[in-house]
Amino acid sequence: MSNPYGPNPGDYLSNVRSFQLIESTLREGEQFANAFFSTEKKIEIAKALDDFGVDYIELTSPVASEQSRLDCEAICKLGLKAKILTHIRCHMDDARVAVETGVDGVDVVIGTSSFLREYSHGKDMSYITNSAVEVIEFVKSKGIEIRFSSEDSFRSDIVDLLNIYRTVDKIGVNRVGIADTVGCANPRQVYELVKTLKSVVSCDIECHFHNDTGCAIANAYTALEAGAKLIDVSVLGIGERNGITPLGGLMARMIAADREYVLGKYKLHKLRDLENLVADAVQVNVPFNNPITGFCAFTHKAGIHAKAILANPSTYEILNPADFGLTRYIHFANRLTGWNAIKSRVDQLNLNLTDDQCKEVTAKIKLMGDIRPLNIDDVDSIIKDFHADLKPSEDKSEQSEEPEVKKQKV
Ligand SMILES: CC(=O)SCCNC(=O)CCNC(=O)[C@H](O)C(C)(C)COP(=O)(O)OP(=O)(O)OC[C@H]1O[C@@H](n2cnc3c(N)ncnc32)[C@H](O)[C@@H]1OP(=O)(O)O
Ligand SMILES: O=C(O)CCC(=O)C(=O)O
Ligand SMILES: [Zn+2]
Repeated sequence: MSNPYGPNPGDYLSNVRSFQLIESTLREGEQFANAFFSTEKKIEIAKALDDFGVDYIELTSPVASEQSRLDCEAICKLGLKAKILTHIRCHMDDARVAVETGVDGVDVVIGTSSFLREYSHGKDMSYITNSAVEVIEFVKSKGIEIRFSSEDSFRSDIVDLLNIYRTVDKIGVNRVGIADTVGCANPRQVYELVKTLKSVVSCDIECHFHNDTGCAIANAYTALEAGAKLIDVSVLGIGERNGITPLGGLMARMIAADREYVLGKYKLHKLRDLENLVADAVQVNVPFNNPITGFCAFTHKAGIHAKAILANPSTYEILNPADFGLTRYIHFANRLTGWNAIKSRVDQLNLNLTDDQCKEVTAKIKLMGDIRPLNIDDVDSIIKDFHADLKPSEDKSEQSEEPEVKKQKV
């Protein structure tokens, strides 16, 4: 049966089943307000990303600082499976430094929107195009991969964009990138732009989405549906302002679409450690509502949910926690609980209560839950007291099918 959450089989543009990741924790992520990565920390993160299985690791520009250049060289020497990229301005001064670092590829970017042309670098489209051609040909001449990206693509003139992408495609750029630098794009706009670009270039398309308006994961998925091949991510989404498409969130979206592909390619059981590593490094907590690893991502609370989850987890879970080395949890210590959840706790406590007795004790738990927040100990005490107070004739264990055995034990 085809997966209803995967790509439509007739969607011939889609790369949902063949996408790649450009992991930018060590570039975009370094632009996160709290980030300072020592060389040792960068190496630890790069190794963890490589072990997770990302396709590319993007590093801060080597012209940002002398230590950034040295770190770039050090990471290139690690011999990782992932290809190492560095990210530079569209300028020969940057390109000359980048190609000497030992990287496998260079990501070049320049703003094409009127905002950035006027207030950032001050160059017009013909100057930008000439610089792009010069930088691309130079990097290619060194036998290194080269990607050209327009910054602020969604606020750029579509004719300008298509013209420059067509030009760089013709001279053999490896990839072109679209960047939603200010997080303004919505999925329909993403679909339209990627699909249009796909009809103009023959090279791969990479996409970069900021999350200012909360669309970064949805935009990434839609870009893949429209034919983009590569998505920029960072661990926990860290980056400028509130960041970009998060690695874990995108994994959640993609595993729902194509479990086999994602499980075959990425070590998802390493995600939690990877996120904790980066969270510690930049001194934040993993958000409570983080996809997959948020503390309650697989916790079920309301009685209606708990009953169905106990019968079949697919009732209220689109993701299987076991795929990420995690477990689900039924939160029964609260007034929204139901007798099915409490019966499951009774069983865990190895007590025997009839269904009616479970319903009775559930009512007591709810009464207490109306007065104050409960914890597991509270509920266990209510259950145990209830059980202890049963008259022998009411105690289900006294009426069990094996009275002989019980008598012998006594
Ligand atoms: C959207 C993004 O995230 S793009 C990536 C952002 N990454 C970074 O900025 C990396 C860290 N940056 C740095 O270390 C510094 O900004 C440097 C080393 C790159 C440049 O530093 P400075 O020379 O002091 O310039 P400053 O940062 O003040 O201004 C940016 C300069 O780059 C130019 N510029 C900006 N974008 C581009 C571009 N894509 N291509 C070419 N030149 C550009 C600007 O015109 C400006 O040059 P100017 O000083 O001649 O006016
Ligand atoms: O190089 C790119 O494609 C993206 C650069 C960037 O970080 C952005 O535009 O937000
Ligand atoms: Zn960015």
